[in-house]
Amino acid sequence: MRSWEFAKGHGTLNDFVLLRDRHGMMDLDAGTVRFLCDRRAGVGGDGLLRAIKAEHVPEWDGDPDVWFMDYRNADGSVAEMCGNGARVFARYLWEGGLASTPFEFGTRAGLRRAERVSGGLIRVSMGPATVGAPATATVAGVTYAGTRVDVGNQHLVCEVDPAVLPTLDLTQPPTLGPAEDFPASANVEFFHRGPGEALTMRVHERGSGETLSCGTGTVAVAAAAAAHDGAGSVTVHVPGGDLQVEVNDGEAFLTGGATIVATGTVQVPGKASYQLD
Ligand SMILES: N[C@@H](CCC[C@H](N)C(=O)O)C(=O)O
Repeated sequence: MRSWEFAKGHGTLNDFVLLRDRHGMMDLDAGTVRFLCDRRAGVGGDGLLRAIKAEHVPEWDGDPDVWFMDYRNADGSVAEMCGNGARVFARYLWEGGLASTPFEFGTRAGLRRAERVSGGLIRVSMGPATVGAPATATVAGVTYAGTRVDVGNQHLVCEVDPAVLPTLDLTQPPTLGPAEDFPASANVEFFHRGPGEALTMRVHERGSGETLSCGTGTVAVAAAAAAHDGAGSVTVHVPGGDLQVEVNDGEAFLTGGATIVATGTVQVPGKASYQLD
């Protein structure tokens, strides 16, 4: 018997496998993450969220009593932050009676806060969104001008013509330039302004490929737009739904839905049984 208990959830169709590992007992290597996120052989997800108490996370130097969101991409790589994942993580802890609202939790990008707001939505503090240097992304031989944005994880945001956005082939990672500015690659967002006051975005996520939504990506796009338009609140349309982003001096906030769709057990090759604790 090698069964692990898991949950499956999504935020605007950015989907995740969730594991609870209060005491940091899981042997969660990159191969196991790839297996669990595999849509045919495993459970399936764009990424994985492990809920672990921060005292068991060696790189965490904050409050040891908070829950820590240990995020992994579907290819097994570790990332600093996940905006959609943060809402799904909050929903998971709330449904398990493991957190109240609001509550603070650790991420590799720092301490974040999640709260229930009206309409069944969840609002998460995203830390600063820092707009950086110009850069480029090349897709199918066409190079697009963009701007780097740091949301705890790395993004390159390119504004494109509305007619171009649906035609982009994001089945392969865009080529980033200058290459030396992206030693750990980046998530790449393409967006246009509209409809109305909203923004519309597609994304190629580092470590996951094209996804139907990226929360940190919507914050990066809103921050890049705000650098021209001024700070404020904006709706960002993604293929998986709509998210609301507030960009203020020094702090961004992301609001949207999150759903836990399933719980179960999965047979993990080569691993001992693990039960939620
Ligand atoms: N889907 C996430 C971002 C996940 C991490 C990203 N792929 C990275 O490698 O930085 C989100 O909703 O923000």
